[in-house]
Amino acid sequence: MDAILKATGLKKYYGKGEALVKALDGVDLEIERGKFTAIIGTSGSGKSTLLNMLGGLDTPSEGSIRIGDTELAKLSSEEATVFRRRQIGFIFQNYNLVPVLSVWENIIFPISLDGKKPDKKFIREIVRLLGLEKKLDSLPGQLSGGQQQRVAIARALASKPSIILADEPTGNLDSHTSGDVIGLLKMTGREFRQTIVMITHNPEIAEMADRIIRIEDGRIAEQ
Ligand SMILES: Nc1ncnc2c1ncn2[C@@H]1O[C@H](COP(=O)(O)OP(=O)(O)OP(=O)(O)O)[C@@H](O)[C@H]1O
Repeated sequence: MDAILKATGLKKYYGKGEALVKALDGVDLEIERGKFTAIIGTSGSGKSTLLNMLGGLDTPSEGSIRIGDTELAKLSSEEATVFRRRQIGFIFQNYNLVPVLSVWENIIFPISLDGKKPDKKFIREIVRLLGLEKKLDSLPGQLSGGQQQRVAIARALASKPSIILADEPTGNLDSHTSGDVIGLLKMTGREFRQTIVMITHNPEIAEMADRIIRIEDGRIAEQ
């Protein structure tokens, strides 16, 4: 397998003594380049903890994570920030758009933070695929939930990251819109050869992935 992401012996413990929570308790995982993986599991099973570790948003208590040729633990916090911004696109349940910026400004925001020039031709193609052409001057508050999530997807794709990590991207959407949004995510992921790892509670949405991983009590129960 051509693994773009490899986690070995991943553990994350919170608290101490009687309050100890083993959010992740020994996860070994390889994610194949270019594939769409869904992570499912009951509430509190450790899905978000795992995704946050994989994206370098949090550090494991034990174990290692390699993305491409980069060992995350070897990066300083500044290097990790730059690495995340360039290599990973994040999509969250609450969209996390900046309310005072237009749709276009939101989409190019992470690229501007990086002091880079956006590839306007590439971003226009993303905008077209996601059906956002007529909304570029709108503010997020003027859009529906599904439209806001499509903006968040465009933003995640815009910097051409190798990996997209999505935590419950359809958590606030109705089932029809959820299917549409994930269909678009899958299509754009394939178009731009990106690897997608998505957490979902929705079995129908999980079925749209190439592979499903189930987490139970901080461990991988099934794949
Ligand atoms: N910062 C923290 N401090 C203490 N415990 C935490 C912290 N973050 C998560 N936990 C605990 O770790 C466990 C796993 O949480 P996590 O958020 O990863 O679960 P999840 O599977 O994503 O749940 P959900 O589907 O409800 O979002 C839970 O028992 C949670 O209470």
